[in-house]
Amino acid sequence: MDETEENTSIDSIEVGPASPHVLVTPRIPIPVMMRETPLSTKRERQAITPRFRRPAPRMIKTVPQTRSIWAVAKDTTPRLVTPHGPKPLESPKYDRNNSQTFFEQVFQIDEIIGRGSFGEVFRARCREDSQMYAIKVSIAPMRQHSISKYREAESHMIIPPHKNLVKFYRAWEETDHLYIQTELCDQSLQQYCTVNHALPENDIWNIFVDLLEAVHHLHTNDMIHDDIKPENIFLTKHKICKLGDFGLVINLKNPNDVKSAEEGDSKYLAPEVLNGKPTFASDIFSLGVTILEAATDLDVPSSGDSWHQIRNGEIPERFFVGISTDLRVLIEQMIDKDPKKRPTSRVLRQHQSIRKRREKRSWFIMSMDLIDNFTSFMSSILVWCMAFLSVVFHPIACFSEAIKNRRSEICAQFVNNQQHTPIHTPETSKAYSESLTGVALRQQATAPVSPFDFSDDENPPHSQRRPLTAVSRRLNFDENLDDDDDEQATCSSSNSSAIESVDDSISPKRNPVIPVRGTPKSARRLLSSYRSQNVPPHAGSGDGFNNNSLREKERTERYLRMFQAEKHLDWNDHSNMIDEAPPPMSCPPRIRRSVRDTRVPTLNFNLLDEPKNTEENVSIVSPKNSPAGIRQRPLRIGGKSLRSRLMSFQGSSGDEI
Ligand SMILES: Nc1ncnc2c1ncn2[C@@H]1O[C@H](COP(=O)(O)OP(=O)(O)OP(=O)(O)O)[C@@H](O)[C@H]1O
Ligand SMILES: [Mg+2]
Repeated sequence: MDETEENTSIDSIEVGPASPHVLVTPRIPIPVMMRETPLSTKRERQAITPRFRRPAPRMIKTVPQTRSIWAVAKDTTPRLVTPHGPKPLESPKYDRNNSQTFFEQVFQIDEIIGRGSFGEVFRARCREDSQMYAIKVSIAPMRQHSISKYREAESHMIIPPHKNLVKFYRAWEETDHLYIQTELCDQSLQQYCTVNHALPENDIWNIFVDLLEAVHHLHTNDMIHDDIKPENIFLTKHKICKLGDFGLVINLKNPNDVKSAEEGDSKYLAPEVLNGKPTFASDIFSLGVTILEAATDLDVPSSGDSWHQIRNGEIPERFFVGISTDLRVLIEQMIDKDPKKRPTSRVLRQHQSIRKRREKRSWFIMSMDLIDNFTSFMSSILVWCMAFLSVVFHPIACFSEAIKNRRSEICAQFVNNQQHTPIHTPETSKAYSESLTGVALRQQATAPVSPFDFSDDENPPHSQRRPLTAVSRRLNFDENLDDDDDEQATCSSSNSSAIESVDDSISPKRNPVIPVRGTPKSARRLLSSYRSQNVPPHAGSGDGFNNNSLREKERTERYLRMFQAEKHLDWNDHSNMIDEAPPPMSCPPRIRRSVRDTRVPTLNFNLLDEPKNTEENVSIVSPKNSPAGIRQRPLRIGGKSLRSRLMSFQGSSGDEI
């Protein structure tokens, strides 16, 4: 039959011939577009619904409660919830005089991980043991004399711990809010199913077995969960399922609980609960719908025809494609409309498909627990070992550090006592030579201090350096100085300009200071500052030419004196050490010039092999003979290269030649 026709026949009232006088207004058929949507999977729903929808605004109370206005001196101290009534809550991390709450003081709050109708759930690290926990905080302030105010906390405390129930640690009340500290899980089953949709059958069986164990544990302890649904089922990092949220748990031994029993989520609600009280069977129904949703990715309706359709067992065949008969039969039995026909948790546990998996699962959970415990035990041992090692080695480290410091102090003293060769710059050279001749001492009083410090890493720090005597002169930053005889034009610092420091009295033809391009900025600045001080060109040089000639003479003498001393020096006898600083330059110009002009004998390695052949082996080369010229003639003796012979003779690399 056509769908429209069927609808028309259902919605219109047939007026029979037996009552022709009764006037009944015929009902208008419901258009197709307004009819209840058929059952669909969550994936299909997601495809047709917009992804981002603005959430409904939360209700905000604009008027404070009358009770809170008149409340006088409310007790705001935190109180631990125990089965025997509230007790003061203590913690080494909690300070009563601090204005922050117990939760803020004792926990390091990470983020909100979930929100429910009862409260917000935070992930937080406890400062007492550095472990992560889930802390559920009630949103609305609790009514002082409400019977069910501690219901969830009390349920947690009454139910004996089980591996498939969320572990409870403690609950406390502070400023009319209830805080419940539980084990932190990875995610809820709802979150897991939303991401993965229809799960593989093996995973479904594992979830089923875990939840059945949890429900059986509750039922054997005369407890009804009353709110079994994917949002209240949590997965650990090993994908072990744990049942949580005991907000609606009914303790059958407590008449108050039975009296105040509430309905759970309508999506998972057994039909008989609409007109009655929750039972064990209603828990089995909710578990059946949860497993059905996880296995088929069914978008479970909360009301309407499709809600009844599920309760009537009219689930389209397409949802069970790829699901084993065993699983399907069990699901269908669990969501039977008649609660008496539903299997109990005990019967379900004895089902062959579940029995064989139960044992495997409990081994898996046990092994994972063992691994977790072992890992945390090892990590705590590691921490203790580290602490022990740090206690043992800290004094040793301090001692060695002290020795190191002492050694460097001694070295620093030794270095301070040493005479340092000034850096070979024109400035320092002149200053050094002047210090030897005593000219600088006389200049010191009148002349400004040389602003240049061409220090580099090889030289001691400025404070330790022998003070450069005040040298006042005109500075020339001309980089094009070409007088290689004049050693003062050579600057040791690579980034500094050559400084013309030759006294005007020696080379009067030299130009006064002209800064050229390429002069460092800092140098130019200093130059201008010198200019502004109006330093006269000869300021400080006093003796002029006479001094220079004296210096030159002195240096030459000194160089020769040291040369002689070195010749007769016994290097092993330290008393013979020359107690005299070397001249600042390697060689005074006069000696250097004389050396350049002479003919210096150079080594001919043929001597090593053929000492008799003196004519060939000793050759005198003039300084103009380039070394390249010598190398152009390959020396071969007896078919073997000189290089290889020398290498074998010297026992070293041929590069040393
Ligand atoms: N122990 C936990 N580990 C990880 N996440 C959790 C934990 N407890 C709660 N959550 C998260 O917080 C959400 C709400 O928690 P819970 O169901 O306990 O609050 P509720 O207010 O009682 O919710 P409702 O009454 O609506 O079911 C859960 O869906 C879950 O995402
Ligand atoms: Mg919940």
